[in-house]
Amino acid sequence: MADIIVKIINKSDNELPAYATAQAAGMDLRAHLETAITLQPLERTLVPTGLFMELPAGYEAQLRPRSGLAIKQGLTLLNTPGTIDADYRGEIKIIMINLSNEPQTIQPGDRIAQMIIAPFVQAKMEAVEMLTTTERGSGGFGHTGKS
Ligand SMILES: O=c1ccn([C@H]2C[C@H](O)[C@@H](COP(=O)(O)OP(=O)(O)OP(=O)(O)O)O2)c(=O)[nH]1
Ligand SMILES: [Mg+2]
Repeated sequence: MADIIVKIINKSDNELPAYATAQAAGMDLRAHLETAITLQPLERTLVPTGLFMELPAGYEAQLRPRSGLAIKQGLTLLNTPGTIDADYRGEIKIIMINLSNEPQTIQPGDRIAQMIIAPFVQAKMEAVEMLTTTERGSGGFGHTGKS
């Protein structure tokens, strides 16, 4: 795999994000908190990470939920996948929501999300009067059936 360098400033006491296994797609991100926070059912909040990044041009970071938190506690990311732009220099923050029917607590240093670094393309938009015809046409949203 190519070496992709991401510059990072860590203003938290947490360790730098890292891949946990040889082929892990995501690096876990930890909550940068002084005290624990509790989310009531359906409550959402912005959780700081203490991380500031500079991605190479042509790359984005995607913030995604952790499946364990989702299944065990109903904690997930409201805007998943969150998008970190290559030109963003602010703190990375995570929009957590409690989709369970009980209060859920996030402790300082908890791994609350995972981050995937991915390439993207920027497209040019070309305004036209007509689009080409296809077999699908405008069929969608279950048009091809279930099986
Ligand atoms: O979960 C997220 C999503 C975004 N961001 C930061 C990085 C991103 O580059 C910037 C803008 O995100 P987005 O484009 O999703 O938000 P917006 O509501 O469109 O704001 P803006 O008008 O600033 O683009 O906010 C985060 O820290 N966490
Ligand atoms: Mg935006």
